[in-house]
Amino acid sequence: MLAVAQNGSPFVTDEAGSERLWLRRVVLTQFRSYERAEITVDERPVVLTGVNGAGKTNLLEAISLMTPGRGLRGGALSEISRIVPEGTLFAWAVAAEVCAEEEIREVGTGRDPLAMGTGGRERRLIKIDGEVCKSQQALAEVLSAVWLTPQMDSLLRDSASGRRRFLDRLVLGFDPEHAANTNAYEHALRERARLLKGGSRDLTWISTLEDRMARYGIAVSVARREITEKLQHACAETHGDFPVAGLVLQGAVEEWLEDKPALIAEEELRRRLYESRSQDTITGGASWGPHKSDLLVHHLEKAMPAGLCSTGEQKALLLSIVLAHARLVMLERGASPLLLLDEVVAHLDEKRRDSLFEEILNLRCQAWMTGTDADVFAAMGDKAQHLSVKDRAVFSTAVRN
Ligand SMILES: Nc1ncnc2c1ncn2[C@@H]1O[C@H](COP(=O)(O)OP(=O)(O)OP(=O)(O)O)[C@@H](O)[C@H]1O
Repeated sequence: MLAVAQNGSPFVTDEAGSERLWLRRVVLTQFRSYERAEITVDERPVVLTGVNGAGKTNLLEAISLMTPGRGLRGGALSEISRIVPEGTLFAWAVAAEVCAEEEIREVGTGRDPLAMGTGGRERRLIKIDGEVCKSQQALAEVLSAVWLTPQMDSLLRDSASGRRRFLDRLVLGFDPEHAANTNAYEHALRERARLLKGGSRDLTWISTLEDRMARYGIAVSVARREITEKLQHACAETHGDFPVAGLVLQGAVEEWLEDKPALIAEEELRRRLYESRSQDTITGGASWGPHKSDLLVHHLEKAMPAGLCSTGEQKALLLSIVLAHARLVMLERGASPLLLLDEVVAHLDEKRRDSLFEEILNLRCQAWMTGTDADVFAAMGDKAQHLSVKDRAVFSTAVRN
């Protein structure tokens, strides 16, 4: 079991003052295309290559589920269970050994078999060091991971909700409580909307929900604002061949927080929610709150909104933000998060690809990268471990230099 350092961080510092957070072993059971797969790796970056449909993204998804939330595909728990011709018969599970220097923690998660097929709500079970955990927040205290997938290619030009989710994942790298705060806020928002829509006269309960929305909502905004500001500074220090991203969190709540203390902003949100009950009854949702905010991203050098940049430039901007975040987490918490980079290299020209590899090696982070062409990763040589995914199994491959 891992010793917790004095500052509350789960990371342990070695004599040289450097730290690493990495997975040593990952076991998948009845997980999407895998009946069972076991991967043992060391702390170096991991390259997974294989043909389309081999199961590379499934592996990254399994790792992403070791953190709070619904993983990098955001799918339902039931859809993850391996589909066999007879139907979906099994509960899926993922287990991993998480290392921070000499310390190892055992993390496991999966679909609760007792809640399967009962018509009730699907449940996810979480175990850390053999103990069942009640909330997903416990995962954030052990492991931090950030991902980029091909589905996120349009993140910078699509709706604000994807960018908020992306920002929330970045905040989690610093503040494990953020997951609980966003969940509590969204839960209160949904419940209030349901009561208003149903014409409920339970005004006390509606007020209680608005009070929760105000408290958790402001906590969410404060954390998002703080990390956006820090990230903005970290982005200015962008290394290598990546563009510098400009970041601004925009929304009414953020404007209040600009010149008001959090308690006053909380009061303001509570009042606005109360006053917008009639309107929210008609429109659904809530007219005010951090779910209305947006993370605006600019390509600073081109002075252009990211949404208007080319596909490759948008990808480079996202990578630049993710790498700045990893540098910041390393500085503040002592070790970089895991980076799960699904097919990101394919979009990069050779210079940017080399910059990415260099940055990953400098960060000493365990980046998990996928691709169909092993040669693209040859430049990493034996500084990375190269695995091939084939026939629903994972094999070591010879290092190509
Ligand atoms: N619940 C499930 N049960 C069984 N198989 C599944 C399930 N969900 C997805 N699959 C299958 O898993 C396979 C591997 O998918 P995955 O996305 O990991 O491939 P990949 O190696 O990343 O491919 P690509 O290079 O095309 O992105 C797909 O053929 C898909 O149909």
